[in-house]
Amino acid sequence: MAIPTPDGYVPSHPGLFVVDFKPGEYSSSLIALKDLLPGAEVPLRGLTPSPKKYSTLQYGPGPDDHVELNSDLLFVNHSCEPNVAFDLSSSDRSQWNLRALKSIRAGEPLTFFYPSTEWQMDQPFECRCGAPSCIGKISGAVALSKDTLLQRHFISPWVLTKVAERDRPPDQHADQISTEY
Ligand SMILES: C[S@@+](CC[C@H](N)C(=O)[O-])C[C@H]1O[C@@H](n2cnc3c(N)ncnc32)[C@H](O)[C@@H]1O
Repeated sequence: MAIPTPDGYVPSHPGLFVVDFKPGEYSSSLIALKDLLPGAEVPLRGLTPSPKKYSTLQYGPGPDDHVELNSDLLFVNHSCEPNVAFDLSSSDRSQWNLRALKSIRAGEPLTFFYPSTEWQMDQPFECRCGAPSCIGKISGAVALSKDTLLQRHFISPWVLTKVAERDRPPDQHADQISTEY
């Protein structure tokens, strides 16, 4: 799907979300059009496999585990204090969803914590979310401590598994356990 632009814009989620197009590269955002309660879910439909890009979501640890959203959800910006999560953790893809992590009022921008799905991002950036707990550079979960990740309400389970592998002392790595006695 072509990236939506203001010309002839047709919302992918009419009545629910709208893109707030702003001039300047990567300056646009996605705005809620109605109040959402914590736990409200929006199913993710129309995803397609893709190489890793600034616009893709990662759903697993593999090099090919990336999908394009193909919708206005592409415009959900990052925040270090996010109000939604992209939950692509189910083995049943029909269960993949965007979920409200807190109450969201109509008119608020939707934000998610990018390292909750991205291990090593294609396009790192300096965060401008302005949250008190802002962590600055956003380059993926690979660069963050387990504690920093766990403060964000939702982190993909496979990300936490990779963090545990990364943080395991070298003498406990399975490939280094000797079978000789
Ligand atoms: C998937 S796009 C999100 C929509 C984007 N704002 C746009 O207009 O196309 C991701 C890009 O948006 C920008 N972005 C998202 N959240 C940001 C944040 N908190 N601070 C700075 N830039 C951000 C970065 O350039 C990032 O690579």
